[in-house]
Amino acid sequence: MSELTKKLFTLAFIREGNRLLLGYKKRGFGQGRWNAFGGKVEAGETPEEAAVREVQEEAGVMVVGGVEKVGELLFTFEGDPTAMHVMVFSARGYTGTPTESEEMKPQWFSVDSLPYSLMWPDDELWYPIYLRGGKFRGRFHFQGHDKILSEKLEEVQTF
Ligand SMILES: Cc1cc(-c2ccco2)c2oc(N)nc2c1
Repeated sequence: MSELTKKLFTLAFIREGNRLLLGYKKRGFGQGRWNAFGGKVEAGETPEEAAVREVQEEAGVMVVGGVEKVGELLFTFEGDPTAMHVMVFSARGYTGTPTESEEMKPQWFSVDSLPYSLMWPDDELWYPIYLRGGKFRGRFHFQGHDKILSEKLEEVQTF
């Protein structure tokens, strides 16, 4: 891992029973795909603080009761030395109404009909673990942004 430079990111889910709030990325990295809310962990903040901040910025709702860590993902890209170390969280609660931002258009989806064809290709591999309350650790090596060359995914009991 020494030749790779790893940057820390968060993804945070807002879940209400069998509905999941996702955001349509309107610009920038991941544009045109539905994803959980997240972004870079800035200097001086913990991943949990970053997750709460990104939910507020991107979905316009406030997290209540903090976030629970549910997964860790490592994304690498063929021919590119940067790696994305993504901490995945689930909010224990939220307040407010999801609101479109410059970055994201939020929308509720039934967990039984998620738009996987409009999401990152790794999602259909690890979402099922998250959706049944499991915790996971996975790494995905991409060619570009659409093709996964190799992957390793495991369910874990604790972090
Ligand atoms: C390569 C990659 C990156 C991200 C990402 C962007 C910001 C935070 O994570 C993903 O998110 C998902 N679900 N798959 C992803 C693949």
